Amino acid sequence: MEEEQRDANNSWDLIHFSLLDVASIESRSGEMTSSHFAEEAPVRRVALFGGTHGNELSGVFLVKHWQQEGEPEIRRPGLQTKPFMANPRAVEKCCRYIDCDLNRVFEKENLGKPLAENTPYEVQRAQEINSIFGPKGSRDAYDLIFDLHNTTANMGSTLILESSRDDFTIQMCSYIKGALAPEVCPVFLIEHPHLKYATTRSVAKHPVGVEVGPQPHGVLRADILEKMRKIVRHGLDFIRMFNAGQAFPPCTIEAYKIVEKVDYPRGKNNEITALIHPDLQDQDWRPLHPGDPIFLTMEGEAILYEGETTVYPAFVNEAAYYEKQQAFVKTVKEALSARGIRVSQN
Ligand SMILES: CC(=O)N[C@@H](CC(=O)O)C(=O)O
Ligand SMILES: [Zn+2]
Repeated sequence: MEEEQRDANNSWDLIHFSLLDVASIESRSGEMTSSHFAEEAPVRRVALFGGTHGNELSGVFLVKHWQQEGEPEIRRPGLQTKPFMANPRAVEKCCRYIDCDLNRVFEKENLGKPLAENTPYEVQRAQEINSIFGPKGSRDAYDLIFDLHNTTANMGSTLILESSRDDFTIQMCSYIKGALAPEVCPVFLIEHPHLKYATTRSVAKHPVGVEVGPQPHGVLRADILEKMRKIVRHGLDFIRMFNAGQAFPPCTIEAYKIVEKVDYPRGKNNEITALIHPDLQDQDWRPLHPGDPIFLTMEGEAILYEGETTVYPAFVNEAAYYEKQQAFVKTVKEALSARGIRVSQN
């Protein structure tokens, strides 16, 4: 099955090769140099966030490990790498959050709000994080944040991007995907006019989410932790090579872009009246066709997907999303192209 999916990915890349040509021709007239590489500032300050959600234990465990002095695994020449526990109070209690979801409160408005007695703990913490790693949107902000998450869904190693126009992170994802092959590493794009949320990592110039599953919250699995660890190591390698002057030619990757959140069927008192259908369970990133079953009622009746186009579900049966009234998200495949990049010399 994985073999098939890879072949499909390859032919898909070929189809979109013409797109890539167009991108590099267009960019000749822009700010590109004569050899078509956009020059970008070096990426010197990188943070590794764990425990943004206190019960997602791979990131919590890795950050604790890396915080031991002089950890060579995350050290790279010319790079300052800071492991950081984003929500220590939630980590202590092994829960997602104390008052509200930290990974939803990084709107500029929250970050500038005067603190009051009833300010939620996570909003206070967001302001601290913003002052250490931001300010969000400013020149002083950290260059890049890897934010480490786990999901109960069968999403494998997933990278989460917030912008389709960030050449550096698209190039990095392309590198990580190549380094992990033949294992697949889907890229999930949360860019959307109203479904995008204000993440912890968004204080950095280049925000990168790392989402690995399936793993129950509050549980550590060695296989899942190892997948997360590999992504971080390859990501840091990419940054080191970029800073050292390596040029990366234009690239196009396949991404899954969020298009809609789907809630469970609910009754009069808002209670859930159907479960994720067994045919959909664990099928993240697999095509969901019109007419396929998505839910199963207690009477054994299947509820079908009534859309008109094929979509690719993700976060199927994510435990943390029951309270967000979300059974899964629908995504569509999209080509993400980046210009060639190399580090600016001055
Ligand atoms: C299961 C989970 O926590 N997922 C993350 C996804 C992300 O970091 O964008 C969240 O909802 O914040
Ligand atoms: Zn999380």
